[in-house]
Order: sequence, then structure tokens, then C-alpha cells
Amino acid sequence: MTRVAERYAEAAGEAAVVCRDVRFRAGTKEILSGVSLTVQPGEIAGVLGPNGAGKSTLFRILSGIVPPDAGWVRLFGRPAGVGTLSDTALLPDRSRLPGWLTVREWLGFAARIYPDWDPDRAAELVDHLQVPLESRISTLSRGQDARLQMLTCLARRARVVLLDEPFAGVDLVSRERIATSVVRELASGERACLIATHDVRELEQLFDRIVLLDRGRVMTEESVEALRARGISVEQRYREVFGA
Ligand SMILES: Nc1ncnc2c1ncn2[C@@H]1O[C@H](COP(=O)(O)OP(=O)(O)OP(=O)(O)O)[C@@H](O)[C@H]1O
Repeated sequence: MTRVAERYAEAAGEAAVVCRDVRFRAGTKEILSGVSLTVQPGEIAGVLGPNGAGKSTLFRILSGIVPPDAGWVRLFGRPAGVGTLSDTALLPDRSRLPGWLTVREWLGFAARIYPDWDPDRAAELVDHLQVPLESRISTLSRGQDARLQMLTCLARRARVVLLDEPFAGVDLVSRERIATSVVRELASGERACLIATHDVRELEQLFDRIVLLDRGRVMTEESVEALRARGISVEQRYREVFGA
């Protein structure tokens, strides 16, 4: 999409995610200092940056769980908050699944608590991600837990998918399986996905857009296609911006 088309879509309220001048403080510490970004339907955006940059905080605000101190967020034209909770599926940076349930029990529970749960999609994902249904969640390995969290996000019909470090501690084959699921899920072009990750090199093929965040500020927001046209990889750009 050209920049002019993007501006038009944004003005018409059609962008999947529009975040403008978002600020957030915890006590006296400013964690986000005027963050702006736009993600279109069908796009996968990589939100990249060093430890403590503010990625998880930004995701909590985009998901509508936490309101910003200043600025605003719109998801498909609606202000983020209680009214958009069913539009977003957040995979948090730390697993918060109930360890005392088996995977099968959790999936039964999820089907009842999420009004947008798609049981056929859940069954396909159990198969594709090879999630062990009879295991207790507390006994899952890190990679199995990550796959179950991914399943929980993607089995919902939420139009904005926010994945915070979905690949931490996940082996290569599982990463590829998870990444394929994300791409397949977004193939319809109606959903948008933001992925916060440190796995820049491994995941750069997934991204349509990157947002580089440092100390609560957006250092740059760019189309990956435009970068590639200049012969620059996401990893190279990351190193340029962060001097890594
Ligand atoms: N509730 C809080 N109170 C005080 N400081 C906080 C709070 N939540 C986050 N922070 C601080 O805000 C900064 C950003 O944290 P955040 O978890 O959003 O960063 P991140 O980019 O996701 O980091 P990482 O890549 O390490 O996961 C950090 O310095 C963190 O210590």
C-alpha cells in the first residue's frame, strides 16, 4: 500500500491499528514517550528493540487492558478499551495459562470464555502445532506451552493479534510451525498481527513492516518491502539504528 493510500485508509478509520502520541508512566518513570504507529489489515508488523524498550507495555495498551496516560489507540476505527477487547488476542510475554488444567480442559474452558472461539480452527491447530491434549499445562515444556498459547490466540476470530515474544525458548522446528500458522492465519488479509521479538534474523521474512522502539520512543517505522528495495535486511537496519 502506498503512503498516500495508507493515509487515506487511516483517515477513513480502516487501518487495523492506529496509535498516536501514546504516553505511559509507572510512578515517576516514563515508559512510553509519545509512541505512534499504524498497521493495516493483512500486515504483520515486527515491534523490535532492546530489553526494556517498552514493547510489552505498548502491547498491553494496544490490547485495551491498560489505558494510556496520554494519546490514543484505535482498532479498526474504534477506541481501544473495554469495547475492543473482543477484537484483540494478546499472547503475553509470560505464560498465564492455568497450570492445574489439562490442555483438553483448558481448550474446553477457552471455548466457553471467548465468544469468538472457532472450534474447527482450534482442532486444526491442535493437529498442526502438535499440542498434547491430555497433559497438564504445568508439565508442558516451554515450547509446548508457547504452542498452546499461540493456539489460544489463533483459534479466536480477533482481528488484531498481538504476540509478545511468542518464540522465546522455542526450538527451530516449532518456530517454523508457529510461524507458518501465523502466516496462514493472516492470508485472508482481514486481520493484523504485531509481533514483539528479539529473534530479528529468524523472523524477518514474516514482517511487512517494522517498528523499532528504544526507551519508549519509536526510532523508525518502515515498510520491509521498501527496505528490501534498497538492498537492506531488517537485521542490518536494526544494527544501523541501535548501533549493534
Ligand atoms: N509496572 C511497572 N512499574 C515500573 N516499571 C515498569 C513497570 N512495567 C514496566 N516497567 C519498566 O518499563 C520499561 C519497559 O518495560 P517493558 O516490559 O514494556 O519492555 P520490553 O521492551 O517488553 O522489554 P523486554 O524486551 O525485556 O521484554 C522497563 O524499564 C521496565 O522495568
